Amino acid sequence: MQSEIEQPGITPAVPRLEIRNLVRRFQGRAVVDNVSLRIMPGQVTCLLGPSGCGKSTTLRMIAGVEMQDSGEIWVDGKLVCDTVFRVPPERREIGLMFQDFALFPHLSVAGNVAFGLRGSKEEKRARVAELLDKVDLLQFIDGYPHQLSGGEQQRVALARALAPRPRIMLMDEPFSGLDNRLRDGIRDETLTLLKEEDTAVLLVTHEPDEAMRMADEIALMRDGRIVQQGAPYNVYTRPVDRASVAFFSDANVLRATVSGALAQTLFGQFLAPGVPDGTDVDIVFRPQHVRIDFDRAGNGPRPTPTDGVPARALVKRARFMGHESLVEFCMDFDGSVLKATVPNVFLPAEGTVMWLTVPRSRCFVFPT
Ligand SMILES: Nc1ncnc2c1ncn2[C@@H]1O[C@H](COP(=O)(O)OP(=O)(O)OP(=O)(O)O)[C@@H](O)[C@H]1O
Repeated sequence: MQSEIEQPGITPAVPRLEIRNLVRRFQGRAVVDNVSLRIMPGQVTCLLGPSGCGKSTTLRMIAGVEMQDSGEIWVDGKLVCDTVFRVPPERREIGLMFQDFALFPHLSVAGNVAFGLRGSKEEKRARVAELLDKVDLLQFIDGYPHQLSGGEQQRVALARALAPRPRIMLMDEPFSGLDNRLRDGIRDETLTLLKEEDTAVLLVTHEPDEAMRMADEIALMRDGRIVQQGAPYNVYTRPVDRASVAFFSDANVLRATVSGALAQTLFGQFLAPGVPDGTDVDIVFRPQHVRIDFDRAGNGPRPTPTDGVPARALVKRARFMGHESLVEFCMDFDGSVLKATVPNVFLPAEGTVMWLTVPRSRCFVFPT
């Protein structure tokens, strides 16, 4: 068991859910490969990654419906499952919410929410009313699922999952069946409710926006492994590799070869400390960080150590995207195409000469 450093007067925080080195193989392939996570009460962690990277399999092992090949699952400091010992799913006090949640059509809204509850009739009714009030559906307590909209049904499903006060809530793409208009509101309501109930939440999603909106912590998963974990801001601003940048947004990439710890590009030199001579690197930056300047009598802005050297470009195409404009540039230097986004409306004509710079603080240098 992992040791906690104990100090007098300080009780070490015990995670509500901890998974250690979980591995699951199918036909010899590790689809979950040594995954570890710790989630505190009231914390929302998003397991974020592309389709097929092993997110649902991880969730299914925690729920107890899939058995790991190795690794351990702990809840509130107690072992729930390793390869020898196993608490059955129904005794794990874990709530589940999936995309294809199904309410029982023959049960009333109250009957659905009370389904997993124990206790006297009065106690059950009180808990059902408390939760329906929280999801703003108390007026439908005696209604039936078919009388509710998709969003309302989703909120009943949430109330049902939370009714037995699960210590942990596992959610697998729970909002993907809803239309965009409903989704944001339900996400926010769900988050408020989960926080009020002090539940530890593991939410699986392949949508970066959803993870950024919901998560206290993001665990970025790829090919069965967690490649990066941390607060959304840190995961977004300090990506570990090119694919991690590209997972969250469009990315521009310059390829260069390192010489004397420097990579020479059309935007001047980039520092590549510790990278051996002759190594190819990708210099990656997001379109919103490209700085655009107008041509001033054949010149761009002066080079600076923080912004590097400006590069001349011609506008290839500009499109209005709603809250921003996307401009594609054809670079004079080598004909490569770079993308820049600008808030609001910026639609220069095709062929307009402009100068681009990329602030060094916004660029990531990754050996290929
Ligand atoms: N029972 C199984 N037998 C064989 N392969 C499986 C089984 N379950 C999952 N896999 C494979 O394991 C990999 C991970 O699947 P998983 O459902 O965990 O991914 P995911 O990240 O949740 O994807 P999605 O977002 O598409 O649901 C996939 O390649 C899948 O085909």
